Amino acid sequence: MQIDVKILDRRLAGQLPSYATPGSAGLDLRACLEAPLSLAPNAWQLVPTGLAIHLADPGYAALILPRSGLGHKHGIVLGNLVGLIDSDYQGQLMVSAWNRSPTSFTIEPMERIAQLVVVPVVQARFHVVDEFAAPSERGEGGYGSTGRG
Ligand SMILES: O=c1ccn([C@H]2C[C@H](O)[C@@H](COP(=O)(O)OP(=O)(O)OP(=O)(O)O)O2)c(=O)[nH]1
Ligand SMILES: [Mg+2]
Repeated sequence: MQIDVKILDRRLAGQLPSYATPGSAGLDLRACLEAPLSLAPNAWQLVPTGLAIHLADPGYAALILPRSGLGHKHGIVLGNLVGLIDSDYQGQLMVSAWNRSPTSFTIEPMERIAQLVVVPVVQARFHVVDEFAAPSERGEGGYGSTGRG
């Protein structure tokens, strides 16, 4: 599919996000910072990506997810855990970078800090009922009802 994109930071002109391999699901987003950003332990900061996208079709959304290496090795994840980009959002994509580690981490300008995944979405309607039409095997069981492990 094709997505309209606005390049808000000229440093991205030659390096739009792209799929790193033919099977990649995520497009890496870069930290469009003027200077290195030091994140103290447990600090978080909104980081601009220099890009705005307009998915336009309500049948799509995009998710901002952590990069696994940064998250696992350095504790750089997202302050909102997952970023959800609505199909009608036209503003700059922002990354809430959260250092959940006990050591400071410095994000360098234009470093790849998170990834964007475009996903299909179903917008549901609610149909109010008193009872569900067919009982299911699970019924109201949840929260470990099937046992642990
Ligand atoms: O990590 C994120 C999360 C959201 N957004 C943008 C796109 C999204 O469409 C918009 C609103 O996000 P969301 O609905 O999650 O936030 P909200 O707190 O409910 O704000 P709003 O009242 O504007 O919907 O903010 C980002 O740029 N980065
Ligand atoms: Mg919202």
